[in-house]
Amino acid sequence: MDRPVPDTRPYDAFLLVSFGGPEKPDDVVPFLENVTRGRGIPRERLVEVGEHYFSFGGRSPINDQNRDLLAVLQLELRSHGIDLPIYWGNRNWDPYLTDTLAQMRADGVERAVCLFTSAYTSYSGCRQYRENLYDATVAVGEGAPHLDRVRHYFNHPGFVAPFVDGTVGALTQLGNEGYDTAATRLVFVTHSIPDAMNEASGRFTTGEALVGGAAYVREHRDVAAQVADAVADRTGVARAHDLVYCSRSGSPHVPWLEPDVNDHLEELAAQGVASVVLVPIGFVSDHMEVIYDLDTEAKETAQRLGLGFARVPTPGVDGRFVAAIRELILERAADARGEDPAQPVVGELPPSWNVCPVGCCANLREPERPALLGEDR
Ligand SMILES: CC1=C(CCC(=O)O)c2cc3nc(cc4[nH]c(cc5[nH]c(cc1n2)c(C)c5CCC(=O)O)c(CCC(=O)O)c4C)C(CCC(=O)O)=C3C
Ligand SMILES: [Fe+2]
Repeated sequence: MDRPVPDTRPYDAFLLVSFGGPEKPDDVVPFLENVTRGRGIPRERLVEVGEHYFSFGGRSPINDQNRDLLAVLQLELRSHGIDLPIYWGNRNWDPYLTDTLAQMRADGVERAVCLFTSAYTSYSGCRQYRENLYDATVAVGEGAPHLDRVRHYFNHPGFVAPFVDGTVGALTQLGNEGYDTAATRLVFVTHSIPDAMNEASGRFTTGEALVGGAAYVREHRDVAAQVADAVADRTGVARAHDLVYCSRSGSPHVPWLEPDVNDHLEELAAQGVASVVLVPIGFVSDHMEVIYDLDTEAKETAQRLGLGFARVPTPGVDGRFVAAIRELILERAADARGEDPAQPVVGELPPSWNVCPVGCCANLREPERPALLGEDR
């Protein structure tokens, strides 16, 4: 029996938009300069982060992870009869967004749907990508493809499910190592951001009023609670859980989201907790923040404290996440055609917007900087 071919109109291409990372030692410093241009990051922090990259041979895993994701997504789309060309561009390293958009124009792409490798609402995870897409579109000039984006997918079932399985697997591993896993603490981890960036996250204007805000923390709390509940159902044990942060940067005088994961492990050990599962819900793949800040630094902290430690994988190329990307593309296409597609979510929060509302996730340093993919485009 022939299956109906899924309708991707009005899109004629898919664009994966990511962060980018260095691929050899000589790339590290220019990459860090790209990332931190105009962001007020102290020099000592840059030297320290450079060392993280050098300790892994000057190569971040993020580009290879995106190459793998694109290869698997290509198969996923083709096996569902979807013949959409796929492209990839980064904010901070080759292939740069400008080059990718120029290639898309040369290939005759007129309207593409984007997905960012960042699941949550914040300046760093959303508007900053939108600003870079604006700049790239301007750099390409006349004939640059028109772009839309899929909604934030933090609460898409296909993003959350791999964390649930991974947490059950990590508990099994700790059990095999002899820990009493009924008492294991679930420690959900994401990237710290400045408190002010969190306050502005998902905050937007309607008429004269400023509404919303703190979406970054609210979304992570929702996902953490959802994963903890699903793990309780699967294992028959409800465990305490916390949301903590890694990769703090910036000036020490500026408040960022706390507690830091390492400080939190100290606190848990002092309370008599014997083992922890780290669940990196803030990240889409096992890139440098995960393999350095969690697998290297936080793991060392746990070992020093005598805590049993297991880290859950990120969604990466998990089949459910890849299927979720396909579903998000089709959902966004249906919405663009004026239909009213189902928008599956888990947890308490509703599906996020497809088009960012006016002013949302403000750039607190350069409030006037233009961005694509919003009502204020
Ligand atoms: C929320 C968030 C995400 C998740 C959303 C998303 O995925 O986009 C994320 C991802 C990533 N961050 C990454 C790398 C870096 N982030 C930095 C700096 C910063 N990140 C911030 C926030 C976030 N970052 C912030 C508020 C800063 C301070 C400077 C500023 O206000 O803009 C710096 C500079 C050094 C330092 O300051 O630490 C580096 C090198 C990589 C690549 C990893 C690899 O190479 O494998 C990835 C995926
Ligand atoms: Fe970052």
